[in-house]
Amino acid sequence: MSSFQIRPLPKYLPLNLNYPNLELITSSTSSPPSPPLYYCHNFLSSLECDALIQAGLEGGFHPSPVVGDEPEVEGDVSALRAKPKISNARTSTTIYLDREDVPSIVKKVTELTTVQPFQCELPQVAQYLPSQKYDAHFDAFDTSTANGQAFCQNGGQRICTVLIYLNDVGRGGRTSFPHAVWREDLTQPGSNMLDGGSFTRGSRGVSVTPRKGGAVIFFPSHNTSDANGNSLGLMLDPLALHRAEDAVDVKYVSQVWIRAGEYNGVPSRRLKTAI
Ligand SMILES: O=C(O)CCC(=O)C(=O)O
Ligand SMILES: [Fe+2]
Repeated sequence: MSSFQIRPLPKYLPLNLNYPNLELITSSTSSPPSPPLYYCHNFLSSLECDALIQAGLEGGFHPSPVVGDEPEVEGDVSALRAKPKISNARTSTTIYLDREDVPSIVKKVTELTTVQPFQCELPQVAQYLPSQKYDAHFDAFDTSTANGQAFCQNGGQRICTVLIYLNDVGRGGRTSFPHAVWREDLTQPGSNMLDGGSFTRGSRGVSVTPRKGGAVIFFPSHNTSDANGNSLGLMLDPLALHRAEDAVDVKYVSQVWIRAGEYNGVPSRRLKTAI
């Protein structure tokens, strides 16, 4: 058994704000509030991106699962096994890597997010061929359902997503966050920090164009309290809703979902040489 204690979080998982090229891109003063979105320009090197794509292509991608929304079993949650499902809401294909096979990437993710490596789900590489997409979803589990509670049994709630773009995507495939509000004091595009990213902003809503090596970091759940200030724990944040728009050009991403506790998973492929 691990002796890892889940540390009490402030509202959101605190990031390492000194991490190079990390920038908050959403407003912290808007009303109604924006979910916080961070962007890290050049988070992975071009070589790391190419190696991840190559690992996926050599290993063979499989349909990407979703975490089911509906409770499948009423009653005893401990008897329930979390069952990822294939859904036409998510039509990309995915490969799951072992954390030990991508040490430099796990190191970057843990340095940026201040978590332990075992809190990271298995790093994925996902491929979107033309017209493939991931419809609007939250990443976090709805812990009011038996299914959501079952997913939390291995690793707890998802507290942060690090979504890394592995190639430049000219057309389609943007990641859009309909509730996000752009930070007014950032010029867009063009500030030094952001010149590797490309963003579209509406009065409400931010879309990120995939740029090779760039990463978007956001918080699918946060610590929540009731009206009396009593903690309700890590609840899915509805404002973190997002989707991958239909790909037009082929798109590759690597997602690392971060848990509140220790996650154990089985990779779909081991690499002969670590990336
Ligand atoms: O590919 C994207 O742009 C978004 C992917 C995503 O939201 C996810 O994998 O959870
Ligand atoms: Fe997502």
